[in-house]
Amino acid sequence: MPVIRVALPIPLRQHFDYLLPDNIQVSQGCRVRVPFGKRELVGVVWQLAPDSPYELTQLKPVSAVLESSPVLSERLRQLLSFAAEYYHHPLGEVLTAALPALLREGRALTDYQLTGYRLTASGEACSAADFKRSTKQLALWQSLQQGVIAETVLLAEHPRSVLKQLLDKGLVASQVLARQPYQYQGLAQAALQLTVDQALAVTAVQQAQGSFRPFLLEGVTGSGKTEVYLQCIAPLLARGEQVLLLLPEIGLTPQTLQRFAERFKVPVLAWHSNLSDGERLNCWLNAASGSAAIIIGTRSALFLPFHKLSLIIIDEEHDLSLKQQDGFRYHARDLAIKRAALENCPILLGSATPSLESLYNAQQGRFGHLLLQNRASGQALPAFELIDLKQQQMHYGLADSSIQQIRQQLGRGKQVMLFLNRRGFAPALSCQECGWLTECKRCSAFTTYHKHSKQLLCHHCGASRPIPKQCGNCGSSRLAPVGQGTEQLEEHLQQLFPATPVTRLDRDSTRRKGALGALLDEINQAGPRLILGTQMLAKGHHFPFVTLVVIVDVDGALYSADFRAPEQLGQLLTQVAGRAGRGHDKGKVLLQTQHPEHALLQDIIHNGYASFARSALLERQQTALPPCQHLALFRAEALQSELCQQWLQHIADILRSNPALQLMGPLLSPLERKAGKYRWQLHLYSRQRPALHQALHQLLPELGRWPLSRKVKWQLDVDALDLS
Ligand SMILES: Nc1ncnc2c1ncn2[C@@H]1O[C@H](COP(=O)(O)OP(=O)(O)OP(=O)(O)O)[C@@H](O)[C@H]1O
Ligand SMILES: [Zn+2]
Repeated sequence: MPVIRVALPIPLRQHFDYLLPDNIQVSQGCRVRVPFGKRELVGVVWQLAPDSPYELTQLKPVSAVLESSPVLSERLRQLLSFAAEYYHHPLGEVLTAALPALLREGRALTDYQLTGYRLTASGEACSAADFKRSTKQLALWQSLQQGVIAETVLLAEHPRSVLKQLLDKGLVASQVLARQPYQYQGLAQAALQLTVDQALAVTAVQQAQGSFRPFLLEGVTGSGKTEVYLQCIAPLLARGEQVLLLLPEIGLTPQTLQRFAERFKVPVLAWHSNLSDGERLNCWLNAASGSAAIIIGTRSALFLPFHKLSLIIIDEEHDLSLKQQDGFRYHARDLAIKRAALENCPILLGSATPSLESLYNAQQGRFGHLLLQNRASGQALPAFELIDLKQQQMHYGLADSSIQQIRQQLGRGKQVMLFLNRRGFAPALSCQECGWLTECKRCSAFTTYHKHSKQLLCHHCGASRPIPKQCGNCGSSRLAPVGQGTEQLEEHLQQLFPATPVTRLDRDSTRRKGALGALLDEINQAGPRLILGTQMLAKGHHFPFVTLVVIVDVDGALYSADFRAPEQLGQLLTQVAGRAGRGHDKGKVLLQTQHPEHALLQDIIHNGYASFARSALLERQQTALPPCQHLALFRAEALQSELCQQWLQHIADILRSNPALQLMGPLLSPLERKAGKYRWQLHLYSRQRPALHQALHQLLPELGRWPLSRKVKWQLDVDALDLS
């Protein structure tokens, strides 16, 4: 019996080989059911006749082969193998990220065929007079006169009960419909006349069609990057090709989907974590069959199968949410670049505030660099004004002069946006007598006071508890909120401007399904309005009526120890500011701070992000930090702090002699304790990526054998972004 190697969706770093009974045929990429301990698992055939380290007598036979043509194409298998190797992560978990749950469970693809309905011979023999007593049946019968109609289309217009009546009468029958590649039917809406910069960008991407080429599209806020995407896509659709657009956040998918669906008469599908398993598999099948033209999705959309993928676009490529922050910690941008290389197609990374990684790649000539330096509307970028809080009377966290300018804009019928990156009512409750603060019992952090939901909530571990009546230290009942969160600012704005509607946009106000859409609809109506929220506001939104943006408080971020903090703050300020003045009126940004002289603020305000980022990159070069060096990070967590330290020290002792690596640590993480566990890190830096990867490759099998490795929860994070 021949041997096959199977990738199983389990977190183990080893090969699983099985025997293939002689009478069964299978090809790579097909699913098989195999015995595993006392259970059965569904896996994917990864290799035929591997060089197996096991004796044949040790191997068990596969129980069943689930299909004859692969669910994972060779290219996708190459991508997943690459990802597992690059991130030093078990292939099984990579597979879990890439395969829809229903396929992992072993459901048959034939269960998810499309159903259509048609008239039977007796249905065709009917006449309108036969439906005298039911106008609904008549309507359905009339629709079906055109021929077969897909179930989803039919049920959008007719009740299921009526369909059932006609089925029962034998006038209608169901049939299986093949998923067909989509038919392009031209533009639904005319394209805009491109600016010169936009036209240059579109031409560059079009000229790269049919070959792998990454581009960085660095376009200031409101420069019309979306129009560039749309016009790069148009000629591909005319040829029946497919496009993948990756976004950092699920919240951005509905508006983007709408813009794309308004432009093209083709199926545009969304892919994100809020879809049901059935919807996900449907999207997966439509991508694979070519019946979806454009897929707009978050991270894991990059693993979708495509029939004819010919362009990948990543919007807001700088956004940290593109990197998965637990388990298989892949960066969607970086793996998408690999995917584009495998598909031999261009990839376009767009942002007003590119990551230093992408900027570095552009400077090194690895990416084409496309620039949009002006707003498409011709409007100037918003001007900044620093508000020195040391010299101002404050009311509810707002300076006098901010309040005045807000009032002025509201008086002109405009919208004002206030940015405060702290949800909840207040970051903590404090005792007025002894200064005690409410802390999370399991994290080294304060608990946020949420007034609406009447609880103290830890934003790190999610633990919640009721609001205490007394101080935990002295027993006093005089507890008061310290600091300000969005809930509180909302209350204060309602007091300051009682006649103006306030829309609050943060994780709490958008939790309910459909809530975000409803709030965005409010904002998109003209008329005076105060819009307030967290970084959710900063991401990619186009709010045409906002003329003034107030950045309420960023001082906490000015003095962070994380070497990426200045880059992230520069991006955030520029993105938030970029929501102002996108319509006809010029925009302005008020930046409230205790530190108006701070070099970063001065640089961003006077020179803009592009200049700031270039000097920040130079600094990274001089200090030998990423992206000019490569970083891999080991994290360890345990109830006992010493165990983490010992475990990481063990690694450090082994790697210290490697001349290609520089180590930092072991050190306690900035958030020292989370959910009851102590947290430590060890940073590995290297100028040579191959040397770093080789060291990790040698170390990992050994590490699995240490007894201590079972006592700590550890992770390896390649190209780590989150150092908290
Ligand atoms: N060539 C053009 N002529 C006129 N208007 C345009 C043109 N291109 C884009 N616009 C308009 O400019 C506005 C801003 O465009 P868009 O939202 O694509 O900006 P963006 O570059 O994605 O900005 P951000 O990075 O801030 O999200 C939109 O209303 C868009 O319709
Ligand atoms: Zn906590």
